[in-house]
Amino acid sequence: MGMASGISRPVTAACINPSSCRPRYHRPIFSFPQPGAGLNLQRLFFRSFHFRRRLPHSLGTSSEDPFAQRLGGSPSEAMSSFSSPSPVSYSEELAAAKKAALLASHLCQKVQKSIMPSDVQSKADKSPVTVADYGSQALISLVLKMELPSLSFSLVAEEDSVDLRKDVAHETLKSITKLVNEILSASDTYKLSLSEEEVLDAIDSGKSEGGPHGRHWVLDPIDGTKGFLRGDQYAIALAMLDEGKVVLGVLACPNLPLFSIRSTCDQSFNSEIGCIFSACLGSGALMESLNGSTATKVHVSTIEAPADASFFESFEAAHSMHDLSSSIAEKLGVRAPPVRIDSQAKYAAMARGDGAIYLRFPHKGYREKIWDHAAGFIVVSEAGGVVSDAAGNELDFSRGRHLDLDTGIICTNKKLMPLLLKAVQDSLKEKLQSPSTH
Ligand SMILES: Nc1ncnc2c1ncn2[C@@H]1O[C@H](COP(=O)(O)O)[C@@H](OP(=O)(O)O)[C@H]1O
Ligand SMILES: [Mg+2]
Repeated sequence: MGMASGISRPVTAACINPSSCRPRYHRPIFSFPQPGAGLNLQRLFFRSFHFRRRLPHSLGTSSEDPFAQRLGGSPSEAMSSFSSPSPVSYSEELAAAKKAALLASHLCQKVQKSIMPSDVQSKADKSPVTVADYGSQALISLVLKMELPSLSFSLVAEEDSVDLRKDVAHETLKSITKLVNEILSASDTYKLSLSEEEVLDAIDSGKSEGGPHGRHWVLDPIDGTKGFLRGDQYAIALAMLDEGKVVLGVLACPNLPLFSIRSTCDQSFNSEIGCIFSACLGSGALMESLNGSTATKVHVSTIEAPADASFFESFEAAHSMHDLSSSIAEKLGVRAPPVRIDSQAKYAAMARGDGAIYLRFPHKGYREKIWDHAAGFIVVSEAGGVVSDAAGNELDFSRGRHLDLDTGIICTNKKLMPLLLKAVQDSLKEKLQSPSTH
């Protein structure tokens, strides 16, 4: 058909894979937080018994304060103009989330560099899980608790420790514990060493059911484990829900080039890899390099003509129906081949305009998990994009660990969304009517 048969073959991880384009680890892409930037256990003990006063939003820095920006004045001017309650600030939570995701990125990079068959297991649903998935989850849960001590901590995360508690997994548990402790001790910030039992407990603090009330962290410690194992794209995806809404998100993408992923092979052969995207409700989306460059604001593509658009989809055909995406692309008149990469790195690349459309259509029966979309959702939304289900409804993250959808997820800019929705509806109708689906 037009698009698929068309212009060129899909752009896949084989092209985008940093290992195939350039030396993958050509320079250190991580810098640890400065000593003293975090907490030691003594401080943690102190802080856990002293509730911190939450700063009103308008006391944040003016550059990241939409409240002040809207008024065109300084934060204090903004404060004095309003006597109504200030919007809630999530700046401390966002800073903690970034710290946690950075440390987890470092752990994942270390594992990906020299992964061994013994580092990989198969879960009950046959999907792979590695020591890095477990280590990343343990580390993030621990750092969030240390940075934000409070009486309530709720984490909805992908992994649990059931398989690790079996006798046969003891060597694996030892490796994970060693990894986590190595990262912690190299950080200069968290001077502690965990026992195996503490690592298991940290992993298991991700069992929350989430829901419409209160605050819940949402974590995919490695999104795109299959990509991670191939040496391709993956992401550490961390978000926070407040009263059922995603209010902040961080996407660390250790293999994503700092420049457009689509130009990696052509122009930016030596471009640095490793980005971290972050977003807070109402404050826009930012990108910085994992080695700590200045943050820059990102925006989704402003393309209005579908013919000029390109689209992202899963690398794995088992995760999304490539035939359906290509039918949608053909209806829209998209000429570029699909860009197939793993993980929420797709949302990250969308957020900075590397492509204009992201299509995800799981096969029948698959239930989407909130950790596969929460961070990507807020990063793209704050970058000016729209994420919806295939009927145009907003995603609802308040219903527990799953998103209740039965079609798919689509994402683009505001201008293209009506056209995209129409093409999606038409293609889905055709698919339903096609003899092969009966
Ligand atoms: N049959 C399926 N259909 C759709 N998504 C699936 C799937 N099996 C696994 N996934 C999810 O797809 C995620 C990867 O997304 P992508 O295809 O965009 O790379 C996986 O995340 P994990 O790697 O964290 O398990 C997993 O949650
Ligand atoms: Mg995962």
